[in-house]
Amino acid sequence: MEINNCRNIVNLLPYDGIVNYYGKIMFPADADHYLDTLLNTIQWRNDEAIIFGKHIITKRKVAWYGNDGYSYTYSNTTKRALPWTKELLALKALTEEFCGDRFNSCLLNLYHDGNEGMAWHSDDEKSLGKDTTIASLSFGAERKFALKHRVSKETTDIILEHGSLLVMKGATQTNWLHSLPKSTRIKTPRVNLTFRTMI
Ligand SMILES: O=C(O)CCC(=O)C(=O)O
Ligand SMILES: [Fe+2]
Repeated sequence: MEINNCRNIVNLLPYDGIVNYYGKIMFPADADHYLDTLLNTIQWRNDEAIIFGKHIITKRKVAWYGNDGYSYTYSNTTKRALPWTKELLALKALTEEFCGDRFNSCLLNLYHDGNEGMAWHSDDEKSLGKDTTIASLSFGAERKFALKHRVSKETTDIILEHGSLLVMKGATQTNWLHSLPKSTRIKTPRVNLTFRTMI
């Protein structure tokens, strides 16, 4: 199903980490099918967090899937992983084939339109371990993905296309923050899958 897996992948980061953008890794018709299926079959929930003691409910929706028994804690809330769906297993296999790493869980985000985004953060929770690899698949609206170095504040960004793969690895989570900026021009949904390895 993949279009091409022998291309030159370049590191988007100038130093202190590795972020590889593979571009579109599937045919547009397959990407359309996955967008539709994910929108309709994933158990989307509004995200909850406790930040400075305040209970926050985000507009963005999330879902957490994974191997049996995994739970995920962040911002003081714990989520139990739902069992893999057929489509998520197929996408996990495709992603693993491209990047050569194996994953045991997936955090999904649904941004209904450009009014929803994700603030600067790094995925450096203890449960992911040091120098973890995170593989990010994007479907739907093209959105900008930005990276900012913690110390030098240098930034870089890239547009994540429909059916594309981006992989963050090495020291990226230690040294760089990433975000999905809001953009009021965007009127259609985007679904993002981040495959992760919990240790
Ligand atoms: O939506 C994206 O591309 C980024 C998602 C993200 O950074 C995360 O789920 O930790
Ligand atoms: Fe992230």
